Amino acid sequence: MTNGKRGTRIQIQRLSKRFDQTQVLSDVNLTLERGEFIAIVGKSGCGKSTLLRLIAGLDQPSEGGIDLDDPSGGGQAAGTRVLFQEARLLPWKTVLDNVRIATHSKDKAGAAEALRQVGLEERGGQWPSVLSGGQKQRVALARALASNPRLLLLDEPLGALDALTRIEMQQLIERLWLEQGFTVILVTHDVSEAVALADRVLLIEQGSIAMDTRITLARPRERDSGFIYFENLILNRVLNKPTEEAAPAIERKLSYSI
Ligand SMILES: Nc1ncnc2c1ncn2[C@@H]1O[C@H](COP(=O)(O)OP(=O)(O)OP(=O)(O)O)[C@@H](O)[C@H]1O
Repeated sequence: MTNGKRGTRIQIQRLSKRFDQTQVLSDVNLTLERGEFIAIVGKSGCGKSTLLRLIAGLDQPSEGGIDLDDPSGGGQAAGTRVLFQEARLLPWKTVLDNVRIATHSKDKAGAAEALRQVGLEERGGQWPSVLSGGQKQRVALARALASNPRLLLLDEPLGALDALTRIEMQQLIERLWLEQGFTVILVTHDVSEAVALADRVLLIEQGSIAMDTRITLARPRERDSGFIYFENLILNRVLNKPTEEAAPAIERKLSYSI
C-alpha cells in the first residue's frame, strides 16, 4: 500500500560498498515510491545497516548512486531522519527539549505536538533517565516527527524492547506512517515485524537483494493464514529450506482470495 505523496522517492542504481577487502554490497538496484514502507531482513552481517547508512548519507558508496527525490526540494538529507536501536537522547535536557532541539528552532508548540502524537504529552518536563526503554524510543520517534520527515530510516529501533512494548510501537509507527505519508525503510531481524508493517520485504544475501516480496495483506494485519504464509515464504528463503514447504499455504491463500 502506498499511502500518499509526501514521502521521498528513492532510486538506487548499481550500488556497491567495500570496506578494505570486504565486499559488503554488490550491484544493488532498488526503487521506492513516495510513501512506501519497506522492510529489510537478512542474516547478521549481510549489509542491512550499511545500506541504511548509505541511504542516510552517513557513509559513501564505493560505486553507484542513490537518488533521493524529496518533494519539499530540501536536498538529500533535509527530510531524512534515522532511528537507531538506542534512543540517543541527551540526558541533560528535558524530554521536551530533546524533541525541540532536533527541530533547530525554539518551537515548543511543535515539539509538544510531536510528543502528543506519541502519547507522551505529560512527560515533557521530565528527564530521559526516568523513562522506560519504550518511552525513550517514543521520544526519539517524536524528535524525528517534529521535523516533519519525508523519509524515516529505522535501524532495529524496537530490537531492545519487550514483546508487548514492541507490538505497541509497531502499531504507533504504522498509524503515524498512514497519517503522515512519509517513506519508511525498516531494518529488522524479526520477519513477523517485517510482514506486519511493510508493503515490501527485501531479503539481502551475499550483498544483493535476493528476494523482494510484496505483502498483499490488508491493514491492520492480523496473524491469519495469509500472514503466516508470507512469514513462511520469507523464513524458508532465509533458512534455505525447500519452497515446497510454503506451497500448501499458497494454495490456501489463493483459494481465499479468488
Ligand atoms: N566501518 C566499517 N569498516 C569495516 N567493515 C565494516 C564497517 N561497517 C560494516 N562493516 C562490515 O560490513 C558487513 C555488514 O555489516 P552491517 O552492519 O551492514 O550488517 P547487518 O546486516 O546490519 O548486521 P546485523 O544484523 O548484525 O546488525 C560486516 O561484515 C561488517 O563487519
